Amino acid sequence: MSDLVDQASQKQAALLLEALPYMQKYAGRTIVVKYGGNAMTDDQLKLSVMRDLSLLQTVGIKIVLVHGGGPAINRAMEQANRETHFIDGLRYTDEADLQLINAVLSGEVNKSLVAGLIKSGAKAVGFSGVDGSLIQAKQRSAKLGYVGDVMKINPDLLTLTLDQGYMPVIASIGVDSDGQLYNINADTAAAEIAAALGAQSFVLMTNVRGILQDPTDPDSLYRELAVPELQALIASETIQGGMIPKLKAIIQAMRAGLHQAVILDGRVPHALLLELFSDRGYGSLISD
Ligand SMILES: Nc1ncnc2c1ncn2[C@@H]1O[C@H](COP(=O)(O)OP(=O)(O)O)[C@@H](O)[C@H]1O
Ligand SMILES: CC(=O)N[C@@H](CCC(=O)OP(=O)(O)O)C(=O)O
Repeated sequence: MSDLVDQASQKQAALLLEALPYMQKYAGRTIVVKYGGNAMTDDQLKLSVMRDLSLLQTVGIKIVLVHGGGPAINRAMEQANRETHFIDGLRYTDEADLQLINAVLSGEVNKSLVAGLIKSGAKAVGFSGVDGSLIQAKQRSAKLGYVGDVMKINPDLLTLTLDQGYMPVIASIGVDSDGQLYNINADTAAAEIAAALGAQSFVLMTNVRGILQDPTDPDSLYRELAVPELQALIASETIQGGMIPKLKAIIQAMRAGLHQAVILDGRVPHALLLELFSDRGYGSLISD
C-alpha cells in the first residue's frame, strides 16, 4: 500500500472516531430536520442530502423530515399563469392555489424526497399533515385565504412509523375538523412537530450559513445564540424575509420545551453531518 493511501485511510478512520461520541449521543433520539425549498437547488445535491439522512437513520437516529418547496410552488404557479403574492412572508392562498400547492408539496416534492431516500438505502414513508390528522390547523386570517395556523400536532402516525424503523417525510399541509385543507409555512409546521415530539434537536436546512449579523456577509455568522438574543435580532430588524418565520418558529418551539435548534446551509455538501458529528459545529446553534 502506498503512503498516500495509507494517510488517506488514517484520516478517514480519525474522522469516524471523532464522529463516534456524537453518533452515540444521538442514537435512539429524535431529530426533526426541515429541508427548505431554497436548499433543494439541484437533483445531485438533493440526493446527497438524502444520503446523509440515510446514514443518520443507519446509525440509529430517528429522523423526521419536514420539507418546504417554495421555489417549486412558484414554478407551478407561473406555469398555471397564477399570480403569487406574500403577506408577511406567507403566501396568499385561494382555493385554486391550495389545490396546486397541495399537488406540488404532497405530490411532486414529497415523493421525490422519498424516492431519493429509498435510492440511498433508507426506509422512508411520505405523507402530508392531513394524513392521520397529523397537523390540525385553522385559518390564520381571511386576508391570507387558505393559509393555516397549527392548532395541534397529533404525533400518532409519527411514533408509529418511527417505531417501525421508517423515516416520516412530511409536507406542510394541515387539516381542520371539517376536512378543510390549509397551506402552512413549513418552518412553523416543522417547529411545532419538533416541540410535540420532544425532539433532541431541530435542524433547519436553508440557503445561508445561518443567522448573519450582516445578511450580505457570509462571514458574519452568529455561531451560538440564546432565545432572548433572537428576540433582540428580530426587534432590531437584523433579521428579515424568510429568516423571520424561522426564528419565530424556533422561539415558539422553545417555549413548548425544545432545547436546541440549528440553522445551516443545506447547499453545502454534508453540512448536516458536519454539524451533528463534529466538535466544530457548522451553522448557527440556538439554545433555550
Ligand atoms: N440576518 C439574516 N441572516 C441570514 N439570513 C437572512 C437574514 N435576514 C434575512 N435573511 C434571508 O433569509 C433567507 C432564508 O429564508 P428562506 O428564503 O425562506 O429559506 P427556505 O426556503 O430555506 O425556508 C436567506 O436566504 C436570507 O436572504
Ligand atoms: C403559507 C406559506 O407561505 N406556505 C409555504 C409552504 C412551503 C414552504 O414553506 O416552503 P419553503 O420552506 O421552501 O419556503 C408556501 O406556500 O410557500
